[in-house]
Amino acid sequence: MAKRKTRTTKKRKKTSRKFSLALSKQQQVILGSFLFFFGLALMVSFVSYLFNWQADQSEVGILEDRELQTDNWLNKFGTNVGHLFVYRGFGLASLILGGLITLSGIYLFFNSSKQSLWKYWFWGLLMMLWISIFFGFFSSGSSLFSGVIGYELNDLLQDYLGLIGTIFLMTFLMIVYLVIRLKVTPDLVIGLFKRTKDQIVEDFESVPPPMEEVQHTTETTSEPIEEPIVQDLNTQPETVADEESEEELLEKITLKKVESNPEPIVEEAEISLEVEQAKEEEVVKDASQKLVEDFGEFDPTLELSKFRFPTLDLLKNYEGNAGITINQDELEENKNRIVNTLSNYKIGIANIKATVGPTVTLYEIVPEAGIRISKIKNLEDDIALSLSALGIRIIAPIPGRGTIGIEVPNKNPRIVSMRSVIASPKFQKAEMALPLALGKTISNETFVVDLAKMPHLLMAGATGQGKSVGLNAILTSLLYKKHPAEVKFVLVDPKKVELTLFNKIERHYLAKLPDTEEAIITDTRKVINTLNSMCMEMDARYDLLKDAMCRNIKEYNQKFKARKLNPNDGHRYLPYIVLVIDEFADLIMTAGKEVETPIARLAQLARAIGIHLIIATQRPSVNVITGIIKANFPARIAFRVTSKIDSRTILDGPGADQLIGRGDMLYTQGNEMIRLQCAFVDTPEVSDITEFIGSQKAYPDAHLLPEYVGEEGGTNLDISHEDRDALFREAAEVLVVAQQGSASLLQRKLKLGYNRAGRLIDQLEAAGVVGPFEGSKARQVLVPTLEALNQLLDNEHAED
Ligand SMILES: Nc1ncnc2c1ncn2[C@@H]1O[C@H](COP(=O)(O)OP(=O)(O)OP(=O)(O)O)[C@@H](O)[C@H]1O
Repeated sequence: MAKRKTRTTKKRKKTSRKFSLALSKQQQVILGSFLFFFGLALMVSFVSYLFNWQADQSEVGILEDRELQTDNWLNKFGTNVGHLFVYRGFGLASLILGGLITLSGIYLFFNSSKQSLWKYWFWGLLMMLWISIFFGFFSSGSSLFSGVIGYELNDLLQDYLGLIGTIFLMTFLMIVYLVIRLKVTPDLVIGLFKRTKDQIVEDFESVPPPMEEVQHTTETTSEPIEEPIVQDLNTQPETVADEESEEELLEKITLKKVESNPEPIVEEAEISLEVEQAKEEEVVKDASQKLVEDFGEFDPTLELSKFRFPTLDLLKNYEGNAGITINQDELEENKNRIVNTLSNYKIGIANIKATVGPTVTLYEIVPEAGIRISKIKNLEDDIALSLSALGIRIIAPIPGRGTIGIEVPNKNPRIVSMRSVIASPKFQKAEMALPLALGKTISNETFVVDLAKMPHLLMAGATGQGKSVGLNAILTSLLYKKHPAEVKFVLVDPKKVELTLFNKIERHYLAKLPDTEEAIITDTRKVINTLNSMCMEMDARYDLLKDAMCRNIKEYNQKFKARKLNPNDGHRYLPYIVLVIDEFADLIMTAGKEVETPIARLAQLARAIGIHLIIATQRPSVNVITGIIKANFPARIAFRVTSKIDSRTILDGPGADQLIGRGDMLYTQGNEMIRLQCAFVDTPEVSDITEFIGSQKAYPDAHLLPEYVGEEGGTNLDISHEDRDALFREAAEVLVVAQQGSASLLQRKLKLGYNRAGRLIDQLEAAGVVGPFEGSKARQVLVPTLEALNQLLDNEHAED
């Protein structure tokens, strides 16, 4: 049933889309107005023809005589179309045709749903036929009411069905029309009769009483309302006599009202008031239902309905991907070494089992009874030595399995291609808000998680260990699964090179601040503005949710799709927003609290309204990943890091320092730690995917975030000399000597805070000592030597 409904909705959408695609907006307006007036002209002609047809009969068909005037209000046009449609056509029912054409004009003009228009046409034409045949039934020759067609059709019917058969058929058709179109059912008819009966009784009640009784009636109404009802409920209607006294009559009427109401206990005498309330409720309920019936559910993807998701063949199939090649000798050798090493330390093994993954093999051992687990754990380095392999990790015990795991890297690690994870049924069938195909587990299962549930992700790893590839894998997963209307990315890339490829999909998937050229943010100041703007978006979304009485974005969007929220009240379909920050350490170093505060706010509050953060950093030190950030990022991915301390910072435990790099990673979402091999997606593949998407029809602009007007700390080029910092000259000298225009250098050398150093840099830029901001790189120093600097500053004074 539900399926059928969605199918019809889809079909409906298709037809209406086809219609509006065929005509441009202007064409629709012009054609709409033409049809409107043409339909009106027809109707005027037909009405006038009905009055003047006899007088104009001789003028029919004479078009070449310009002098000739007919009595029709639309002159020769009216006479001729009247003759054609009314006389020769459908008679009086031709007016319906004029009405339908006028209506089509109105629909086209206002670009309303074409679906209901088709319905009007279908039923209108049937009605026209029926009416003309109906009139044909009463006319003895061709008449003005039935038209020739109506008369002839009626004649034809009677030839085959006879008079009675024709009456039966016509009545049957009328019933079909009433039932389907007007939804008239026997219950409705009975209800209507009942209501009419009640109405008569009510009218009877409201008839002004004779003069001598007025006094009496006022007395009755001034009595408490409840009283007659209490009496009524005990009164038997049969006891009412023919000659009723006024009081008895009142009793009877009230009793009837109580009976006609389904509610057994009625507190008030005014029943019509209750009926009105019920009606009002129906209207509210119907409004959204009717909208859904007419237009179907709101479809956010409609604007880019032809959008095609990237195809699988854009991704490469890396060699050796066909299946895992298990090297039996290697397995045996490793097993023997593990057993020997352990037996050297007098640890007996009851059982050993190997699971071969893409990069590492997990040997699960069950030690003999009485062996302490910590003893095996302490042998990590010895086992690594005996296996002469890096990256041995001992998991003792494996949670939920009761065994001890030893992960040993394979000699020939296999690349997990993005293609294989995207093509996996697990990802394809994932019904998640933001599915991420991260890679494969040690047992070769595709690992898919929902970013919306994380709800924010922290990634860390030393340089060259696969962070950028990981970010690309995450973004690629979303591109393969989510329509541009459903998700938007805000990309921050201080390195300027990692995410540039995504520029191609700016108008499909990216979000940016108004009045900015590039959607991918590389400038620290812009990052601060964007983060604050996202906080504003978050607040605005919370207001919308509150207004709609929804707890999260999912409920809200469902309500919006069901057309229960009015766009005129500011409601809109809310896409998920994924904020990706590469090189977070760099940001924190340059902007500190200014970045940390909005990020912490977003991380704490944004989960319910569909804003999710992915933060990647090379340096997972505590001053970068502060306590407040860590607390709000329960999901973490660690690629290989260089020290145990770094591993602790990111994972709250060791392990990341024992990984083997090249996409080998640990994923945790609070408790369990899962070792994964990150899916590999190369730059050319990302380029192909973004090219594929970018070449399709896009939105007019990137998704715009709210405008944020921050305190302009950027390049304020007209800073007057008096306003310069006391340390201005000293700062200039430091930069000229070092030939490096960086704020952090000033911070260190002059022992300043970030803000003051930033202000100094701005002043130095205004004075022409350093060049403009260049992202993560230090600014260029424009003055080569100290002498040149002195000259420059002295010249300034001379000018003053
Ligand atoms: N999942 C993977 N599978 C196979 N090889 C990988 C994988 N991830 C990364 N590599 C290899 O490691 C190299 C470096 O990866 P990547 O550029 O992602 O490092 P990174 O951590 O981003 O470094 P940086 O922080 O300096 O940008 C890649 O060029 C690739 O050869």
